[in-house]
Amino acid sequence: MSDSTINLAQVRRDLHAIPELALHEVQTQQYLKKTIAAFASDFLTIKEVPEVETALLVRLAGSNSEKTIGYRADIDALPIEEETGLPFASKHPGVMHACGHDIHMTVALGILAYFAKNQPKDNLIFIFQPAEESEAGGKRLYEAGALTGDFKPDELYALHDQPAMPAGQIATKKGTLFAGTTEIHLQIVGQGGHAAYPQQAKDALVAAAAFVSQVQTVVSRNVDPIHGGVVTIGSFHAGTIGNVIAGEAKLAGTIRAFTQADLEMMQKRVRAIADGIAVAFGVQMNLELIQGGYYPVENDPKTTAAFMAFMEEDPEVDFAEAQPAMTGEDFGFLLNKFPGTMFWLGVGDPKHSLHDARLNPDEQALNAGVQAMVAYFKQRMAQ
Ligand SMILES: CC(=O)N[C@@H](CCC[C@H](N)C(=O)O)C(=O)O
Repeated sequence: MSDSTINLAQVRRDLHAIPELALHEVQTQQYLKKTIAAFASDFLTIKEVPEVETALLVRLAGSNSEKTIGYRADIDALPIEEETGLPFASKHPGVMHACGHDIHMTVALGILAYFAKNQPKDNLIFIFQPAEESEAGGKRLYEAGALTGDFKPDELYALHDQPAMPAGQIATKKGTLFAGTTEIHLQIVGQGGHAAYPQQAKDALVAAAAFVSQVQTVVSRNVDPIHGGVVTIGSFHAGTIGNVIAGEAKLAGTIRAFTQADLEMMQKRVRAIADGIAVAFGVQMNLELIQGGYYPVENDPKTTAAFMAFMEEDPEVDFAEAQPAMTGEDFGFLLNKFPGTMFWLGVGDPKHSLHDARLNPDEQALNAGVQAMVAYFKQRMAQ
């Protein structure tokens, strides 16, 4: 059914080779612009957003529109050195599409290519959004007023690839799909000194170690076990050599929960623990907790019921009901503003999780994702 005019695997490989970090997606945006311009459709318009320079919005005017359907793809990559050894591996040292946003962009381009040739009944907008991994690109776009007027979606969709699922399988659920998250950034300032004279120093490394241990109690002692939650400290830097007491430590991490109320309670507990460490160790705790736009991803009941009913019934689609996941997504912010549905697309690499330097998605998922969404949008527009 899809007469996509693009070679999906080639597009994905081109994008995979040029990963860029949040808000620096310059080459990626150029590539997207060039590809979309080649669709040469007279009902297609492209919009750039001065406040979010690397974003790209595309609108296909419907032939007999009653509504505007939005589809969002995130475009940024992660600060990870790729270890796949693939011939089209990242050309950018230390940066990799290890979260599969190359897959997300390619599926979006595939859907766009189809409807650029086959005018949709309703308006379709495509949001190529920077900065999903950090810097809250979705919130930035919304606050810049980019999703207003002709670019205001009545309903909005997005996918995230999932290596643990078979390539091409689609999964989602009603209600909360992903957690809300909050980034932890902590600088601990103590007083360095000679390892032999700890009494003259304020050891930032020991204070940092105590902080890491104590925040483990937030999930084990403060969160209702039935609700679940995560506090992970993923980065810890302190000291230079074994016989010098560290005067400074820098930590980064993430807090996650399925409800905003739990997330805010956990933020308070992390702050309280930091305050306690400051007193106990005589150090300065410069703690920043940044939620940005990473609200829990709450799927809308109506669009999700329609989406699930379609995917369950379409014999071409391998559909499964999803469990909630502790991954975060700034699509949660956009779903707080517009009704819509986020779903997983399986990319069949069960040995490697998202954010693994060896992640190697199965490209068969590309066509399956495009086909399923083209079919769904066609049916949704007929209603
Ligand atoms: C799907 C995925 O992996 N998303 C990221 C989103 C990052 C949120 C934020 N920067 C944080 O770390 O809290 C994730 O790590 O889940």
